Amino acid sequence: MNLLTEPHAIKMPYARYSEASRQIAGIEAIDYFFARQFSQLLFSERQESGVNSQVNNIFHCFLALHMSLRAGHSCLPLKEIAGQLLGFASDENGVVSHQGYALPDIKSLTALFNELAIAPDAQQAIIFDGQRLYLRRYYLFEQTLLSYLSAQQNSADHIVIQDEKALAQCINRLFPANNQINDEIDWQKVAVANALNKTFSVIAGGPGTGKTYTVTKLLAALVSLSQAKALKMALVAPTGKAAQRLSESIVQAVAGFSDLLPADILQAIPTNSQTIHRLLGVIPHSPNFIFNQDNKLDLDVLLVDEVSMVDLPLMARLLSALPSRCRVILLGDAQQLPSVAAGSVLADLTPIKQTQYSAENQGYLSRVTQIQHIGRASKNSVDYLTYLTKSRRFDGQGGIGLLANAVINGESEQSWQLLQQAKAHQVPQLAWYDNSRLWLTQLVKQYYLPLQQASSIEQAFDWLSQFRILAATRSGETGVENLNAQVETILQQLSPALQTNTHAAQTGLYHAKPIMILENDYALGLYNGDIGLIWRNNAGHLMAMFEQSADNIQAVLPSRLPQFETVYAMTIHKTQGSEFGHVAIVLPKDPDNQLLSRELLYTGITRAKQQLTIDSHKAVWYQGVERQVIRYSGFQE
Ligand SMILES: Nc1ncnc2c1ncn2[C@@H]1O[C@H](COP(=O)(O)OP(=O)(O)OP(=O)(O)O)[C@@H](O)[C@H]1O
Repeated sequence: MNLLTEPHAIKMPYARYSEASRQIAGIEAIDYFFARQFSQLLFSERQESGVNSQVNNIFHCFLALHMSLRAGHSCLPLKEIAGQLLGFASDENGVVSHQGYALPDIKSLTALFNELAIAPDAQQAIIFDGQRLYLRRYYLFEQTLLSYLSAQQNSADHIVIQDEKALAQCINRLFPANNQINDEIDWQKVAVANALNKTFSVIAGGPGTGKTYTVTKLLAALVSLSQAKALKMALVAPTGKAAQRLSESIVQAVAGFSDLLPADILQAIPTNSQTIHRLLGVIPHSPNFIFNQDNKLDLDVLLVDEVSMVDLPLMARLLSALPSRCRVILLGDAQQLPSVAAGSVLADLTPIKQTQYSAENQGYLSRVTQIQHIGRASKNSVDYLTYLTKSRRFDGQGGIGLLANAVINGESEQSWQLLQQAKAHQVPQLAWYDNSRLWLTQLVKQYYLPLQQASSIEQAFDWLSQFRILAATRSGETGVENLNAQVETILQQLSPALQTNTHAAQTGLYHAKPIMILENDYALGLYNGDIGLIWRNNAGHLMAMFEQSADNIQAVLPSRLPQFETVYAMTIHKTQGSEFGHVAIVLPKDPDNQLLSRELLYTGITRAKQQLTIDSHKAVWYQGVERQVIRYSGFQE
C-alpha cells in the first residue's frame, strides 16, 4: 500500500505542512507528516466506517501524540488533551497568531478511539489502551517493564537467599551497632537488608547519600552469602563517565571496609563498570543488541547506576536480556532530569517519595536488621524501593544542599532568599550574579588558564574536573556555544601565547583545549559525551587525549576524531552523571524558556561538590523553580 496516496473519500484537515503550521503553534514538520501518514493508514483500512466524519479529530490527536513523543513522553493520556483548545497562540497585545484546534470532551474522544478498534492486540501502529494513545513500539517497551516488575513482585521463589539467620549475621557484621546515630534509622542498613531478599530493588537518594557505599556493602553481602559459588556480577551505567565514576567509588568504598570484612570477600567484590551498551553488545548501525530476549546474558547480579539517565527503550532491552535468576539492583536520584530520550523510568519506578514497606516486608526487615520501627505499614507500599536521605556531602549549613532541597521542593521564594544571602556572603559555598557575567573572567583565570601550564596530561584532567560552566541551552546569548566563545576570547586576552598561535587561529585547536565528543565511534571506543583534552605530545604534535580509566589515557589524532565541540561550558543535560568541585550555572534571560524546570536546576546545582556560582534574573529563577518536568507514562494513574 502506498501510504502517501490519500484515499479519495477522505479529506485531510490541512493540504500541506505550511498550512498546518500557520494554524497550529509549536508543531514541526515531522508531527504533521506523522499525523497525516497514520490518519491515512487508518482510513484506508476503514473506508466504509462511520468514523470518517471524525478525520479532523483523529488527525489532531495523532498530531498531539507525536508532539508528546517528541517531548519525551512515552504516550499521550487523552485526559491531557480532551476538551481543550491546543496550538493556539497570541502575542502580548492579544493579536492571534495561531488559531489552534479544539478537541471534543473525554467521553466523545474515548468513544471515538474505542470505535476505531486500535487496542493493543489489533496489530496497529498506533494503540489505544487505558485511555492513552501510544506508538506501538513504546507500548511494547512499557509492557516489558511492567511485566518484568509484576513477575518480580509475584514470585517468591525467585528469592535466592532464604536463611534469615545467616542474613542477619551478615548484615550486622556489615553494619556494626555503633553505626547507629541517636536512634536514627540507618537506611543504608535497611536498604541492604531489603535488597538481599528480592530479585529486584531500587535504592534511590540525592547526591552523596551513600548509594554507592551502600551498594558496595550489598555486593559484599551477596559474595559472603553465596557460599563459595562465584557469582557472575556486572556493574553498568548509562555513560562512560558515569561507569568510570561508579568504579572509582566502589574501589574507594572497598578500601574503607578492611576492618569489616576478610580480604577474600573484599577481593571478590567487582569493581569494573561498563556502559549498558557495552554489556549488551552494540551492533553497529542497529538499535538492537547482541544480547536480547533470545540470547540472554549469563548473569547472577546486575547493578545499574544513574538510572535517571536510562531511557525506556534501553531499560526494556536491558531487562529483556536478563535470565530470570538475575538479581537486579537499580541506583539513582529520582529527582534529577529524566532521560534525554523517551520515558522516565526511574520516576516511574519510584511512585512514592519516601520509603514505605508492607507489614510483611517490615516484619522481615526488623528481624534481620534488629531495627524495630522501620515505619508504619501503608497501602501505598513499594517494597522494592528504599530511599537514602542523609547526605554525607551536603550536611551542615553549606549552601549547595540547602539550595538543592529548596529548588526540588518548588520553594521559589526561599531559594531566591538563599541566593540573596549568598550575594551578601552570608551563605558558604554559594555566589549569585544577576546575569552580569562579572564572574566569568575571574573563574576563567582561576580554573581554565592554568590548564595551559599543567605539567602533565593527568594533572590537566585533574584540574579540568575542578570547574565547569553549565547552561540550559546550546544556542543563544546564554547558551553553551556563546559561553565557550566568550571563554576562548578571555583566554586569548590573558595568554599571549594563544594570541600569536596561528595554528590555533586556523584549526581552532590548541594545547589544553577541552573537547566533548558528540557522536559514538565504536571503532575508536569514543562515545557521545566523552570529554578529552587537546594536548601537545613529546614529539610536539597536538593529539586528542581521553582518560579511559584512572591509569589509561588514550591518544587520538585530531583528524580521526568523530564530531566534537569545545567544552568549557556544557548543557546541564550532558553533565548528568558527572561532578565538579565548582560549578557556574548560567540561566537563559527569557523566563518562558521551555527548558527551565526545577529538575534542570536541581541537576545543575547537585553537580557542584564545593562551590556553586549562579547567574540568573529573578523572574527566570522563579519560573525555573516553579515549573516541573512531567512525563506521561502507563505507570501513572
Ligand atoms: N555510612 C557511611 N559512613 C561513612 N562514610 C560514608 C557512609 N556513607 C557514605 N559515605 C561516604 O560519603 C561519600 C558519598 O557516598 P557515595 O559516593 O556512596 O554517595 P552516592 O549517593 O553514591 O553519591 P553520588 O552518586 O552523588 O556520587 C563517600 O565518600 C562515602 O565513602
